[in-house]
Amino acid sequence: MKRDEKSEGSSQKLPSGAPDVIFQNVSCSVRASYNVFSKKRKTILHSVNGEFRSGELTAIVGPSGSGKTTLLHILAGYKRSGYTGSVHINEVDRFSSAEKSCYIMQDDCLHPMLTVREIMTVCSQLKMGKNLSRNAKTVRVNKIINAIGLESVSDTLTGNLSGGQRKRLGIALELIDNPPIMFFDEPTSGLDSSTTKQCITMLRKLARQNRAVICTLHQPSATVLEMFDHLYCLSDGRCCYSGDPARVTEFLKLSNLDCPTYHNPADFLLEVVCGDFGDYNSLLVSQIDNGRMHTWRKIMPEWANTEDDPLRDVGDKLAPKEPLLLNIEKTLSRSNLSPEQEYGLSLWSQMTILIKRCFLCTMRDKFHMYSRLVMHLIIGILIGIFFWNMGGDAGRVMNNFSLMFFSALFLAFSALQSTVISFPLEVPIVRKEHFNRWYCVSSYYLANTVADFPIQVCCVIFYCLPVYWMSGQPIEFMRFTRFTFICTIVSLLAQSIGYFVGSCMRVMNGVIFGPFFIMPFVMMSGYFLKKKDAPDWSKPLFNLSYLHHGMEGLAASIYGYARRPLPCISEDYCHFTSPKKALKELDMIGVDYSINVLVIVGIYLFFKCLTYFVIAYQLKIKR
Ligand SMILES: Nc1ncnc2c1ncn2[C@@H]1O[C@H](COP(=O)(O)OP(=O)(O)OP(=O)(O)O)[C@@H](O)[C@H]1O
Repeated sequence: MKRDEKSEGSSQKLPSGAPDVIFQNVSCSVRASYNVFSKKRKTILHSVNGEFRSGELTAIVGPSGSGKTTLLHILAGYKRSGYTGSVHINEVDRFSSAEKSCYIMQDDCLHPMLTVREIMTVCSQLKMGKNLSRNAKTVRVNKIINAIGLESVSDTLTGNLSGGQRKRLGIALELIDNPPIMFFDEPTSGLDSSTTKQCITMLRKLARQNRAVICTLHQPSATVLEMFDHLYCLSDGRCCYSGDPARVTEFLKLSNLDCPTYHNPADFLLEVVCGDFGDYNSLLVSQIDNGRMHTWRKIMPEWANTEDDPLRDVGDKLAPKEPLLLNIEKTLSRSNLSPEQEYGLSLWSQMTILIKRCFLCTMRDKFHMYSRLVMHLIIGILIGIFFWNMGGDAGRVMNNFSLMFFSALFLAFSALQSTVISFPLEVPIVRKEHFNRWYCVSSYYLANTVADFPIQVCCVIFYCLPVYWMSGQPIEFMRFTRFTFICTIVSLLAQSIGYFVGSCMRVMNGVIFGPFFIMPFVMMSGYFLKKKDAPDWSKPLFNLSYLHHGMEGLAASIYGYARRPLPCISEDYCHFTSPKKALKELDMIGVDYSINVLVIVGIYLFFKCLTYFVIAYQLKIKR
């Protein structure tokens, strides 16, 4: 159904091509109880309807828990399942529409280690891809930075920006590809009244450039409210008002509700829907036909798409002086991409940009990077001191096995725990960027894997160098390389398990469950309990223990490859002068180093793939 046929009260036409968001009979319910035996469901939205038009600034208001965020998530496409009803953009289903929208969440989700200009540049490279030349992208980034009033902080790290600047940066990032529909979840939360006005002024200007700008708001002041073109009020999952903010009082009067003079109409409306004056909700819902009625809508005046907006100076005192010069330019907008063409760049190009960004963030976060390296070096030196010169002594063979076991365990544990803690912190940023079509999951995942690889390898080398040399292992390049290689793949495997755990659960649960992925494998490492002595049923499990293969690989590197008999230095009699005998003691005679490597790499790839699917599921489906 076309807007003009539907709208009873508004007859003006917006320029063609500008998208409207139209939703009908949207209902959403969730499980009311997490008791496994209870099938009770709670309805958050009850068949709500509405029309959010381009060129208009819409505020979704309502008491806490009324369903504002849920509705916004559904309209923005952030919630893809678990609701019924239809959401159309210009008569095309929301998910089939070529009109791209963006969703700016309440939490800014910015990489704290990038400057405003850097993050804008990365975003423009990812979003605009080959649509623009390098110079044109720089011009566009500068234009948006100036227009949004961030030029004075363009070289400041985003982690050091004020709340208002962070909000503006969040908007600036999404403006790069000029989305025709913009959703904001509480864009003014945490801002003072003057910054709130600046922010709403900016959103109003964006709307005036033929965008549909829709935001949820908490208790807007009367001044802020009059800057909106459309007020959509929800109460208990139903629409209680949809229309011109200036006509709220008139609307409520129909139900004999008189807004006291000098009272903020929005406050009065919220007080009414909260039941402060009795139960008027059903009456209001039927009066507005649960959002279907458009007679209360504002008739957009002639100045609506010009610079003559009488409210354009409200909040401008501290706001950007220049008007936003971001009119919809079809050639620069991604609206002309087909729905299948989700991204502006190929996977490979996205990956290259993301790897550079990851490197930059890692290099900037010097404390984190150096602490990882120094921690491995210090532990390596400490172990070297404790196991000083034991590697070449036949009387200290069992101690040397302890050193190998400790090395594998330490490297696995440190890689796993640091990832379990750090990865979940990155997920909200990735979720926001992926949702707003900066990049696909695969390019992020591959870039993340590649970017952290050199640091992790350096950490292992920083550990292995002092340990190997100080503990007196044979100074042979081949043995050192094999020893370090096994240590590296064990730590990379543990890191990949860390990503898996971090992607599945919150930090706190990850810290609890993390050791679960190490300790059973410790038992099956062959160090405490030899495989030959283990119960028959458990023997196949030893083949799956990466620590068992790690131990075998380390033992083979040190005592395998026809190592000469060991001198007996610290004892009068040494049982293990023959390296073969030493290997036999741990049931590791005849182990094949390459099999160990293959198994560890296989388990590593298994966890990498598993994590990819979990992340893809989390980002795409479980919203
Ligand atoms: N996944 C969920 N499981 C259970 N209840 C949910 C879920 N999502 C939302 N709810 C419930 O649905 C109701 C509406 O939530 P929503 O976040 O949409 O409200 P809101 O109007 O945005 O509230 P606020 O203004 O406080 O942010 C709340 O009562 C909330 O507890």
